[in-house]
Amino acid sequence: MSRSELAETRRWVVKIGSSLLTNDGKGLNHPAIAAWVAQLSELHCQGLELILVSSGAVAAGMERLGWQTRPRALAELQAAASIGQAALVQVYQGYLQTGGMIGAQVLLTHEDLRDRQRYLSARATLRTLLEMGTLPIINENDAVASAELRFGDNDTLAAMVSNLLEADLLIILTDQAGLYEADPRQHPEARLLHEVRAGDPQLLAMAGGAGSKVGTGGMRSKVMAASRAARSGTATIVASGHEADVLLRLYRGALLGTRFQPQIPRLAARKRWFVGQLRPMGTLRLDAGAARVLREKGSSLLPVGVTAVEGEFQCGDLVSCLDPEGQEIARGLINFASAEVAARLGKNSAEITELFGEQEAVELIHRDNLALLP
Ligand SMILES: Nc1ncnc2c1ncn2[C@@H]1O[C@H](COP(=O)(O)OP(=O)(O)O)[C@@H](O)[C@H]1O
Ligand SMILES: N[C@@H](CCC(=O)OP(=O)(O)O)C(=O)O
Repeated sequence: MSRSELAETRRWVVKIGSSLLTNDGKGLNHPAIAAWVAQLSELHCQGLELILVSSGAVAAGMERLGWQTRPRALAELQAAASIGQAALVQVYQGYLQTGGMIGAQVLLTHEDLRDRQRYLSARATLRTLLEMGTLPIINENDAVASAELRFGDNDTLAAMVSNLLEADLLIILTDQAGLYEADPRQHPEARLLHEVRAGDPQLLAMAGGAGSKVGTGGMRSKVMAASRAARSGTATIVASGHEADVLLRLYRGALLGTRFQPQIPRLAARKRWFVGQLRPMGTLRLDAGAARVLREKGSSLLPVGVTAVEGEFQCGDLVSCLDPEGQEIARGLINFASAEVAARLGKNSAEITELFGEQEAVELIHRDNLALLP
């Protein structure tokens, strides 16, 4: 059995856990990091958009400080993370340069993804970094995250980043080959599961907590992260980072790790997710013909069927579409800023080409980005 369709995917979030990054809690595992970065560079050359969620700040900080045991006091952990985060990114950057890639550090807190303005700002920055061909390297902003509002484990953070960027795939690399029917540290006979349904409640019962001294969430947080990622239609694979060339082999369709498949089709999940997450930044008024083809055929929205635009928005924002009676019939992610929409109102494709030259996208909202409301 293969997973050859993975080569068709476009955007991956790859999470590397503490259990892998550190030599049993004693500093960073440099050769392993070099090998993962080499794979990321290779995948980047294949045209994949990649986001790295990396743990390891506390461990790297402890190494720099010469600390042998993980501190208990939160302030000391935060201080170690601050020192270690700088070291961590330095290490990544060194190896990325070899592959000709540029890394970009992004530290996030819960608040950043809960507050709408900050959420949109993080999304815009990350999208820009991807457009620029860089590798965002994300970690929790440990220095400021308060005890109650921590992601804690980076599995949850990686799932939320997958939602934020509507990734096709979340890969969680850890120190086990995937999800076993029971914790393999306690039950060496337990079988590895290859394909499961994200959100299946039985999976949580199989997954235990962290098995290592340095890991935080254990398999439980990975199972929960997979169901969270599935909300935006993202599939998750939990696999071993010890496996040679694991990322490249997954890309080529090798049957490694456990794949958690979302239960509703990707496109439908993604639409449901952005309609639930984003607030419309503007309104388009459609003529009767455009309203009909949207409703009946699920077509893309062309400028020729739009009679008015309201509000100020940017390319990629959510806008709502009203029929001539003022009834909201759809919401979608727009391809143009409001001023550009205004300049295109009511015009057919030939008129638009004449005015603006050949366009990358003629439709205001592509049907894949258009969710019809019930
Ligand atoms: N059913 C299970 N299948 C695989 N691993 C499990 C399971 N239940 C618990 N675990 C434990 O989860 C650990 C991985 O989680 P964790 O230590 O938090 O790693 P990471 O730092 O990569 O997030 C494994 O070492 C393993 O002992
Ligand atoms: N933000 C922390 C990582 C938290 C953590 O250990 O998460 P995980 O890799 O999911 O077990 C750090 O960089 O040390």
